Amino acid sequence: MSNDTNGNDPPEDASGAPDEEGELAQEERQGREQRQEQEQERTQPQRQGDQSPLADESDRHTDGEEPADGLESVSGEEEGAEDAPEDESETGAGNEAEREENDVETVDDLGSTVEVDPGVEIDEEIAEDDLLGGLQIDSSDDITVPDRLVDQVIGQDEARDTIIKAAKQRRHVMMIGSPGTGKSMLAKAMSQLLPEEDLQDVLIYHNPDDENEPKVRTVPAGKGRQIVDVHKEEANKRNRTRTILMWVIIAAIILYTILSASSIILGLLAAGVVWLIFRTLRQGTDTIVPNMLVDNGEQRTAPFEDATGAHAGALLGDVRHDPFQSGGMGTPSHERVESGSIHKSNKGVLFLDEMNTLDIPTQQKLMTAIQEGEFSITGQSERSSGAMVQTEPVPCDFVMVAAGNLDAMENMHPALRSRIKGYGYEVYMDDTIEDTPEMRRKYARFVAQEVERDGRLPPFDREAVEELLLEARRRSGRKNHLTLLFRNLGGLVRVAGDIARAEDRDFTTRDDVLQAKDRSRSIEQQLADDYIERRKDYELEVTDDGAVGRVNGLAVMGEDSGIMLPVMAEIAPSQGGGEVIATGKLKEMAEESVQNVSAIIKKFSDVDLSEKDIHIQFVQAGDGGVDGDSASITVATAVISALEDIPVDQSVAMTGSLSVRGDVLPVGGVTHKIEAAAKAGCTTVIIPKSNEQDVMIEDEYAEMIEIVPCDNISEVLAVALVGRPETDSLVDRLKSITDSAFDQPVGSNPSPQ
Ligand SMILES: Nc1ncnc2c1ncn2[C@@H]1O[C@H](COP(=O)(O)OP(=O)(O)OP(=O)(O)O)[C@@H](O)[C@H]1O
Repeated sequence: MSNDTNGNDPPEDASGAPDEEGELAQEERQGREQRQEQEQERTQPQRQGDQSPLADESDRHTDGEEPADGLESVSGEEEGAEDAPEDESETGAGNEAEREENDVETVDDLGSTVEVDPGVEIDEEIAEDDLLGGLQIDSSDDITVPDRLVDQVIGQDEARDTIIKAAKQRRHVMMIGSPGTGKSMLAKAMSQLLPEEDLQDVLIYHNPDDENEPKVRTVPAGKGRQIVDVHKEEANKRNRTRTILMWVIIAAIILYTILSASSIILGLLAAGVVWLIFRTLRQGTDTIVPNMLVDNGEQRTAPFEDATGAHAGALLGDVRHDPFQSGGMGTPSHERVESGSIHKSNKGVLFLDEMNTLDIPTQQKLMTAIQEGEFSITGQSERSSGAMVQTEPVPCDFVMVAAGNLDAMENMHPALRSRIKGYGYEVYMDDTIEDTPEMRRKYARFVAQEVERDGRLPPFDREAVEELLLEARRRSGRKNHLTLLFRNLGGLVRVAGDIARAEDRDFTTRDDVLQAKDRSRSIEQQLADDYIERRKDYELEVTDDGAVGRVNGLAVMGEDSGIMLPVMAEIAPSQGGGEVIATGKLKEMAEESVQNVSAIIKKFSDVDLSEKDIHIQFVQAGDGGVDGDSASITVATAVISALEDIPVDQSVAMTGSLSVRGDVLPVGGVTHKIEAAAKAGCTTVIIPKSNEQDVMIEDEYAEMIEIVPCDNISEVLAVALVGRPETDSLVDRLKSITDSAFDQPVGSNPSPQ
C-alpha cells in the first residue's frame, strides 16, 4: 500500500505496505503544522520521481504527451480538467483552513461539562419547585439547541466524559445499557470530536504484475476524487482518439471493398476484427482509472459508521463476483473491490451495537483489523471469483464504540472485549437521573432538540413541555428521578407533535401530549389492556366477596405495562412427604419464590405440611409468565388462606417480595402495577413499604384505589384476609403467629377489612 500525500506517486509495488505501517500510525497524531508542511510539499511544482500509475503501460505515450499523473500535469493542458480546481493546493489549503476553524470549535473545548446555556432567562427563586427548573419560556422554540451533539446529551455524565476523553486519546469505548439511552448518539458525538484533519481518501489501482492483488494508495481527503477524474479524463481522451482511428480504418476497409469490388463479406469480417481489437484495447485503457474506495472529500467531521447488524462483507469489505472473468471480457478486479465499514470509518468512529450478533470468525477478523490498523479486502464468498482477489492492506484506523446490553457483553468474543478493555474504556449507561432544577431545564431542552431534529413538528407550548417532564418522572419509576430512556420519550414528543401538525396548529399542547400517551402505548400495554378486557368477558373481574386460596397478584409485562395475575392455592393430602407443586407458566425465579414461601408457611401454619401437598397456580399467566419473585407475598397469602380456610378479599391486589423472615421486600414497576389493579377494579392495593416513594400514578387512578404500604407479611394478611365472624379467631391467631414469629410489631393496622 502506498500512502501518498501528494497524490501523484503510483503504488510502487505490492510489498510496499509494511513500510507504510509506521507512517500511518504516526499520521493519526500529526498536528496541523505537520499537515501544513505536507500541504506545501504537495503543492511544489517539482514532481521528481513522480510516476504515473499509467507509466507501466507500454501503449500509453502514443501521442507523445506527458502522462496524466496528477492534477498539474493535466490541468493546464486538458480541456476536461478545466472543471477541476486549477491548483490542487487551492482545494487542499481551503479544506485545511476550514478544518483548522473547526478544530477551534471542537477540539479546544473538549472536556467542558458545564451546563450549556439554554439561551433563556432562568428564575432561580422558583427553580427548585418549578417543573421547568425556573426556565422562563412560552414554548420550546425559546430554547437554544446547542450545535454539537455532545452538548445535546442529557445525563450520562460518565459516558459523556469518557467519550470526550476517548476522543482525545483515540481509545475504544464499550457502552452497556438499556436501549434508547444515547449510546449511538454518544458515538456520533465522538466522531464530531475527533480531529478531521487526518482524513484520507483511499484509491484502489489495477496491478499490472498481478491482476488479483490490486494496489492501494491513500491520499489526503478530497484529493482522491480529483485523481479519479484526471484518470477518467485521460482514459476518455485515449478512447476518443482510438475510436476515431477505428472508424477511419473501418471506413477505409469498406471503401476499399467497394472500390476493388472485393467480397463484401470479407470486408465486413475485416471491419469486425478491427472493432474487436479496438474494444480489447479500450478495456486496457479503462484499467488505468483507479477505484475510489473511500471518499472523504465531502466529509466535514471524522466519519461515523454504524455497522450494527452488518454482515461480514459490509463490515470487512468484499470483492464482487465476475462471471466473465476470463478472456479479457471481465471487469478488472480493482473495480470490483468494495470497502467495508471498517475502511470507511478510517480515522473516525466505527459503531457496533449488539456486537455479539457478529459471528466468531468475523469478530476475529475485526480484532485483526483493530490490531493492525489496516485490513486487506478479499471476496467474502468462497465460491465467488472475488475470493481470488486480495488487495494490499487498506487502512482502517478507527476508534471502535461497541454497545449493547449485558447479554451482548457476555456473548462477545473474550479476546475482542479484552482489546477494548486494554485499549479503552467501559461504561455502564444510567437508566434514571436525579430530578434537579438543572436537569429539568435540560429535559425542556430535550423537547426543543427533538422538535428541531424532526424539523416538521410544531413547537411545544410551556404546558406541553411540563407534561413531558411529568411523564419523564413517571417513567423513571423512582421518586425524585427522571427517566433516561430518551428514545421512548422522544417517541412521545413525535406522536404529540404529529397530532398538532395534523390539525395544522402552531403549537403542540398538553392535550396533545396526553392523547399521545394513549396512542403511543407499547404492544405490551395494549396487550395488558386487552387482557383486562377479556378477563371481564369471562367474569374474572374483581368482586367484593372473599375467596379462599385466591389472591390478586400483580405483574409487569415488558417494561411499562402492569397486569393483574391471580394466584390460586389448593391444599391436598400428600401421597408421601408434603410437596409444593407449582403449575402454570412459571419461570425459574417464580419457582424459587414458591420454595421460599413454603418456608414461611411452615412457620405460620399449624397444619402438618409433611402430610399435605400445596398446589399453586398462576391463573392465566400469559406468555410473559411471572418475572422475579414479586409474587411471593401473593403466593404466601393464597396458601395461608387455603390452609386456614380463610377467604381473601377479592377487591385487594398485591405485589411484593418476601424474605424468608417474612419481611416484604421492594419490587419493580409498582406504579404500573397499581394502575393495572385500579383499571381492573380493585379498591385496595398492597405494596412494599420501601416502594412507597416510587409511586407516581396518574391522578385519575389515585382516586380509584387506596395504596397500603406494608413492611411485613403480618400486615399483608391483616389487610387481605376477610374477617368474617367465623374466621375471626383464625385471623387473630395468624396475626399473633406473625407477630411472634418475626418479633416485629404489626403496628397500627393500615387498613383492616
Ligand atoms: N442522553 C440523551 N440525551 C439526549 N437525547 C438522547 C439521549 N439518549 C437518547 N437520546 C435521544 O434518543 C435517540 C435514540 O438514542 P440512541 O439511538 O443513541 O440510543 P441507543 O442507546 O444507541 O439505543 P440502542 O441501544 O437501541 O441502539 C437519540 O437520537 C436522541 O434523540
